[in-house]
Amino acid sequence: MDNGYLSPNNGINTQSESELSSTSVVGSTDKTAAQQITIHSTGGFLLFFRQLWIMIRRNFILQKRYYKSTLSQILIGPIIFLLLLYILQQADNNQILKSNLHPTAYPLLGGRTASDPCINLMYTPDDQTSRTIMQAFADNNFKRTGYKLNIETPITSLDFIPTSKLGIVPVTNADFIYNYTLNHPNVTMFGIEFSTVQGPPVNYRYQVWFNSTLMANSSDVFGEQVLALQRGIDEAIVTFASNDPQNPATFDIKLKDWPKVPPSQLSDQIVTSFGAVFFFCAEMIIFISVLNTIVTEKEQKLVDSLVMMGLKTEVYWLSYFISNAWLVVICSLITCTFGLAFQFFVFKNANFAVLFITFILFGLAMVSFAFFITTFCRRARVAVLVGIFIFIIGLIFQSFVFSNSFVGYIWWSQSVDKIGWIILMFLPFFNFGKLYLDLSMLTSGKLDRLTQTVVPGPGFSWNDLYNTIPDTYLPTYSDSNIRPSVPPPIQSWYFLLMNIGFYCIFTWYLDKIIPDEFGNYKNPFFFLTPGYYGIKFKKTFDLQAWINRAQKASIGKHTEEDEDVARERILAFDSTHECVVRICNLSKIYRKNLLIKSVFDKIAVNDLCLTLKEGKCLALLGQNGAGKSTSMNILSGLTPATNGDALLYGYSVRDDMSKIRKIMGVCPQHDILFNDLTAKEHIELYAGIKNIPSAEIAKLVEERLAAVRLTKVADKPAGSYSGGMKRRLSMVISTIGDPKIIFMDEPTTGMDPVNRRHVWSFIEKFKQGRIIILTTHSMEEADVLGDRICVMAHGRLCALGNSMRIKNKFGAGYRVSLVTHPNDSQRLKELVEAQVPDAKLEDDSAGSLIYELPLSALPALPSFIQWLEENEEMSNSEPGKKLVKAWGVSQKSLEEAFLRL
Ligand SMILES: Nc1ncnc2c1ncn2[C@@H]1O[C@H](COP(=O)(O)OP(=O)(O)OP(=O)(O)O)[C@@H](O)[C@H]1O
Repeated sequence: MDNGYLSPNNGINTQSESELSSTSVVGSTDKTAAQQITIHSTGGFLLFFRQLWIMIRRNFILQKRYYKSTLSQILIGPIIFLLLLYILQQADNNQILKSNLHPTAYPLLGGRTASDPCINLMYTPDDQTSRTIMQAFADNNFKRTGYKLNIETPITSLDFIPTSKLGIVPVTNADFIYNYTLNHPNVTMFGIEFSTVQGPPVNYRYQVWFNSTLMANSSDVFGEQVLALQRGIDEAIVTFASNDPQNPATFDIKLKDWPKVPPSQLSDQIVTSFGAVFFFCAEMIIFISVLNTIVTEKEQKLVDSLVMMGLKTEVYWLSYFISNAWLVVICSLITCTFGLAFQFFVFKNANFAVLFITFILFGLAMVSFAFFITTFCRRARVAVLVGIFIFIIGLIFQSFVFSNSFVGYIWWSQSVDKIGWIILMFLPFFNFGKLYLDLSMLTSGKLDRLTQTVVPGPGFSWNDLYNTIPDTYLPTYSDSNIRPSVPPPIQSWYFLLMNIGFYCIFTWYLDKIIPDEFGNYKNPFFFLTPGYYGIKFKKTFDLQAWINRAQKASIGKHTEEDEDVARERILAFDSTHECVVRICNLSKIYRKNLLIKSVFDKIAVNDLCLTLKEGKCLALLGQNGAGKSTSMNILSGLTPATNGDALLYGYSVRDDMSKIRKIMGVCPQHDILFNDLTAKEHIELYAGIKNIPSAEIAKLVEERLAAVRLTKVADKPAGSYSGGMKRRLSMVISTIGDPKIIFMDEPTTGMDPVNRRHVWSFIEKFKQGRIIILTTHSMEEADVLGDRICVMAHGRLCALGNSMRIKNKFGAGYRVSLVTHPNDSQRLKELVEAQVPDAKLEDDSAGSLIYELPLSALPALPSFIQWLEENEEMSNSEPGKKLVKAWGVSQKSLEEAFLRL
């Protein structure tokens, strides 16, 4: 058997069957009842690891080629975020230093402005002097704050409950103030008790009662509240004493703290509170990059191309996981190293392995989370938007929830519904936030304001992973109902590990059951079927049963079919007919509505029936939209058939696509190439996927690229190629692994005539021992390459046969041109019409006659040509000369036949 390795010398280098079995395919031809060839795969595990290795290599090449993006993920991102954190921490520390050495003076504000308590101020005794002083106080207070305090009617009853806000209330004596405030707590804000007030010169003595409960939340009770009140009373007394209420006295008082020796060491307030935000941002670069890369490959159908060439989807995901895992590891290492270099407490005081593993687990969980999201997105733009949305949610968590230990731990309080955190634990950034909070609780130092020293945290050792955080390091919750019972830090590791496992498994599962762009998907219970694990209970393939099933799947009637097409239909259903490709009633309906039939449904392929023998090239012709690409897509497993089935070398496109992929090559209509991989790397990649031995790959690269004249650009990225060059590379890729059946959708589109001829000769040589099915709009190409030509229209076959048969049947027959003397043309016409009565004169000018000979004239053609060759008639107008001076017969072209069809 000739398996057609192309050599630079003669184009074809035959390979023995034993050699071939070491790659992937061994073929008998079509001699068994099912015409099935045996496919040997070189060990499932070996192939798996070979493919994994080749995919990791490809990812690494792309990471190297996009080095700016890679560096920003592992180096620049973390360093920039850590640097920002360092700058912020330094700014905060500088502020602490400055406020210690140079405290700022702040003016004493206002007088009484508070309006909440029901009685702002009580005073006693209720005499003229006190009233005048309090009136001066109220006037001054109004000038300073704009808040009007009225002198109210005196209160005499201890049962009095104010119903509105009262300003300054006179009361009878100090005992009344005492008893009233005791009986009605938090109703009165201040009380003034003037004890000796004598007219000038006098000693002014008074006592201020204040409400420490109401002022408990104020940081500076005396500075802001009592002192301000005292200032107001003093101003009023001086105004009273000067007896000049028109010019009230004003005291401007400022308060200033003593300078202090700054603390010898500063705490890590910023890193403790906001570190999680910055570390989260650093990891998010990898997350967004994964989303973008994978969905872009999906959008450009690169994944479909890899899968069509035999790549296992498990390998695809695993290779991406590994390729990103090393980025995560380096990113985590850099984060830890720079965290130590910047002397952040959380890095200095924690076990290095704990931190390093935490960052790795978080990074891997985010990568897995990104995988999971890609299964729902078909467009890269959508994926990035979803990524940004998740980024914002994560940012909110890290900055508003976990920057404050009080709020951060409240999720584990009894008052929070368990369902809440069960949902949240599926978010990797929630688990990371909690762990970082635990770490910072034990590692951050706290400033003791009294001694101005930093009391370092106890540190976070490996054992601390398993212990709950001691209460002393937790925030104080005054309400015992909300006091959380915080789980040990190790729980966050478990949850991150659970996130990795959960998202990876669901990615694998959803990737299979969610329909792709072409409508391919697996049954949700596919993993319960033995077939998925390659287990097949030995059952001999019953061709006749298969044919019967396919025959029943017809979607229409075929009464007015062309005779050749009808004969082919019968052959397809004849189990004794030997062929390697048997297509039976293959149909594809694109439904407008998935659930119900509608008049808008598009029947792209309608009960296609076809058989092919080995070593043949089938050319599919047809107008745009005739159904050629759809037929190819069904046969190559890209899109599922709605009805019918096809057997390729004995394997059904419905049930055995994974086997067919091992013996199949595809050159799709639109080039599916990695713009940043070179032609050489493309061939190496696909050869690896096809499990071609490494030793043979270099030779293969050299030979195949030479055959399509791409050697000179072998090391240039495919993105820089012209359309024709990309086409040639796609075509070469489809021949890798010496497939038994190759689908080529318009393989020479965009190629110049010279390269097109090279490709033709390559295909011509390559087809030995295989099947090539190609679609084309070039009649010349179909004429040159097609051993069988099928013309499709509206999803149906309307003509079938070799080029000659189609031309004879559908072409307009022959064209005969004759040259004679103008005066002899009438006589020649009579002679021609006598011999070929059906001949139709198309042109008659100055002795030049052109006849169209329709198919009905063919029987008369041989004797007519013989008559022309003998050429015995003499001219009447030119003595001694022949009647027919020159003649020619040409067959009408395939293009004309196609146009007629
Ligand atoms: N995904 C789809 N959804 C709906 N209709 C589709 C889809 N893909 C193809 N079709 C329709 O099916 C018909 C056959 O399309 P197909 O691409 O197979 O034609 P073709 O013969 O390959 O055309 P061309 O020569 O332009 O490539 C067309 O009418 C097309 O509009």
